Amino acid sequence: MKRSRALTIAGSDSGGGAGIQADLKTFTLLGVYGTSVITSVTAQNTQGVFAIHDIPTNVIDQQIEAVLSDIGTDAIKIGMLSSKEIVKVVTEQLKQYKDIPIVLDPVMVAKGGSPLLADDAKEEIKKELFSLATVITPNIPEAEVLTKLTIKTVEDMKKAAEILIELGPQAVLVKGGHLVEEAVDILYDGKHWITFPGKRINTKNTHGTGCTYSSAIAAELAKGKELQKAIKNAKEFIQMAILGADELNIGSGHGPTNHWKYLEEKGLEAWN
Ligand SMILES: Nc1ncnc2c1ncn2[C@@H]1O[C@H](COP(=O)(O)OP(=O)(O)OP(=O)(O)O)[C@@H](O)[C@H]1O
Ligand SMILES: Cc1ncc(COP(=O)(O)O)c(N)n1
Repeated sequence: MKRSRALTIAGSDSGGGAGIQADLKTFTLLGVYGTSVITSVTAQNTQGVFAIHDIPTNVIDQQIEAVLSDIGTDAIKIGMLSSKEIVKVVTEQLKQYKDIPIVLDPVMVAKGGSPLLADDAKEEIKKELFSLATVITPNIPEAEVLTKLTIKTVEDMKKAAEILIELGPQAVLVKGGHLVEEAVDILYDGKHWITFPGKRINTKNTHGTGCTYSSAIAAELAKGKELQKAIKNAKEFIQMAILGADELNIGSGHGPTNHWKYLEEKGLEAWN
């Protein structure tokens, strides 16, 4: 059976819950052939981040070249880009592939509070990379840094989306995982507002939710779904993964979500 392809450009999480590892699991469980470009290697587990080693930019460049010149891809997910130099090399490469949908997760800080992105890289991402994205997926703290707003309500999330759309992405998805009540996400394309509601699940095991969600959106886009439908399916995927997280019970800190849950519930329909 022919499979759609998705590429993740992100950091490695040795604990397997976030980053490249979460992305490849998500691609596989959604029936998509995954490739990867590793930007940084982190020594990480459910308790925190203990070391970060950035991959030399020429090696990042060659990984992108190796994947796209031979295998190709139907969608790209971008996660951790820790330095300005890494943002530059990724931007330069992706400028050549304007027809491929790009989901850009502007990862800034790990669950435990460790920074994953240098300050000058934030400006570079805003200035150079946002305009290449089909959709950007900031969480509330990221949207606050990017817009300098304080975000406490859905109305505040909408104000942030209005500012972020001006930076050039085709759409902005502000994720409400950090809201107090509902885990609602808001999509804005400059004209239309779409709300993706989600019940808040009470668990400490949410390591990698943002990575898993953005790679699920990329997988669904790779299969040819429209953005709205891709997000709807990805939201269902992440909700189930969070719901099943306590069953996995990995590590003693913030454990990973349960990537298998969606396939378990949906059967092979998950691959369509
Ligand atoms: N406790 C929860 N219950 C239900 N849904 C949640 C919960 N936490 C996050 N989500 C959902 O998970 C998705 C990822 O959102 P979140 O805001 O957690 O991203 P993130 O903070 O970037 O993740 P990460 O911290 O892993 O990088 C969103 O759809 C969000 O609404
Ligand atoms: C390599 C890498 N990329 C992204 C995250 C963010 O995920 P989380 O906020 O759940 O820790 C992470 N921890 N590690």
